[in-house]
Amino acid sequence: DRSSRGCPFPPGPPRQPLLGNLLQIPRFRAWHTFLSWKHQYGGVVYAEALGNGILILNTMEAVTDLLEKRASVYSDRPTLTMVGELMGLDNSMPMLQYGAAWKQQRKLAHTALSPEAVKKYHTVQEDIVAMYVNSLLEKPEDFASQLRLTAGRVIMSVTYGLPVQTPDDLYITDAERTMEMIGKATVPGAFLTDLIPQRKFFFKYIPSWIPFNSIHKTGEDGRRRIEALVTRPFEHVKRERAKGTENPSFTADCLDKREMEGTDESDHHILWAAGAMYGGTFSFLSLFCPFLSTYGTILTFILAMALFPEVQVKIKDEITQVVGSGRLPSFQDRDALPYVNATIKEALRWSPVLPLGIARQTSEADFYKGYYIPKGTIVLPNVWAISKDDRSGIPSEKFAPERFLTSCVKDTAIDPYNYAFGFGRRICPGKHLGDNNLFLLVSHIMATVDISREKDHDEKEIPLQPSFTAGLVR
Ligand code: HEM
Repeated sequence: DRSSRGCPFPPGPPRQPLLGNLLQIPRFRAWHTFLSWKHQYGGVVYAEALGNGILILNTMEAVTDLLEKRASVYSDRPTLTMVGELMGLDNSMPMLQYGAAWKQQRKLAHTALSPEAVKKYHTVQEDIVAMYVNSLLEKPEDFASQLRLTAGRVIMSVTYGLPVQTPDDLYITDAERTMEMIGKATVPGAFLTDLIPQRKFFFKYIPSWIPFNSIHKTGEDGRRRIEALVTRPFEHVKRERAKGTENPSFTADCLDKREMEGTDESDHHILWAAGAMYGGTFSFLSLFCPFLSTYGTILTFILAMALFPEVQVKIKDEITQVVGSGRLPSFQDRDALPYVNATIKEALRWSPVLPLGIARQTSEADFYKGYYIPKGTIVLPNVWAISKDDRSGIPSEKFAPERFLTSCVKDTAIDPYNYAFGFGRRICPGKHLGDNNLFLLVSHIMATVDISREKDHDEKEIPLQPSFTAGLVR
């Protein structure tokens, strides 16, 4: 092949004709297979499915070299036929291609979600998390469903300034219903198949009169629901703003900025930039990010506390020493709580919520270390492999915040803030807000309740067998 200048593809498992490695890539928990490929083929692995290249980046070095240093080639997203094109979610930031529309939405998000800007949400976040710990005291058995609602409430208040109490929950349940519908519209677990462009051909061009094919209808229904979903709260902010009664929010900030600078930003951009945070919470591949990643990380933390009681004791000791027991921890205490901060890192590392990050696609052909990477290759940062990090000397299966503390180990583990929130130009714009959520949730939960395994009639602990979801969000 002339365009490859005679360079081979990066190493990878042997391919079958036509199918490539399709049958070797499991539908569920593909990251385990990819990790074993790392041991066999190295940091950069090339596979193929139905003629489409898939590049798996297993090390921090490869991720930095490609996704960060060569951002102009590695910042596109693959197109997802059903949720993207047919349902219209390709208007929303996480799925937009690297180009003018993405840049415009991204700029809005950067300004509105900068470390400085998110400070104005501290109080509302503290109120929402305080409501959560209150619900833990009243109905501990609802810890998971209430946590989901809590993560959703933060997003709703920040994006639209909707009041914390009840009416916004309606928007959350609405989003969840839509999410469920989209979940059903796509083949469960077959995310890699959905990434493979052949399906685009298959889905998009099957004429809708074929009786067993409801794809077009599902796509159309989805598009209508998603548009209604992101338009309703947006119109609400505009109405409140006209009356002068709006709460601070991402959407209000964007509208203010537009007015002040007299730019010609269309409603469409603002609506979808906000939609990436709210509407964007409910799709299939990339869009799980905003509230499911907070929810997933904290569920992981709760599980770890039940499995590793000795860590829990240390967190509680630190909080008692620094904060006392008369009030809840606040953002002002954060710097004085190194063990709590290390625990948050460990929750992001021990079982990453997005084990394969959010997929990218090459916009041009590239060469790396003498290997050829074709244009249109799907690129998966294997966060799962990167997080298996025992360079501190502590085995990576163990939940041990100590691995991040120079006072405890000689070589600290790689800082998960460098990989859990993504990379380069498409790094999570909600990182600071998300991190604030994690701090408040971890510190407030530890300040108020004890987490332990369930006990049987004889007060004996029932062994805990954790299970994880196997989709893209773990
Ligand atoms: C624990 C919390 C969170 C984690 C672990 C997380 C993780 C991630 C990751 C891994 C990506 C992919 C970046 C890449 O392609 O390299 C991402 C993208 C994104 N996240 Fe988050 N996220 C979190 C919270 C949030 C929050 C709270 C928001 C919104 C306020 C948010 C909004 C987004 C958006 C809009 C994108 C797409 C960016 C783009 O494609 O340009 N995330 N996130």
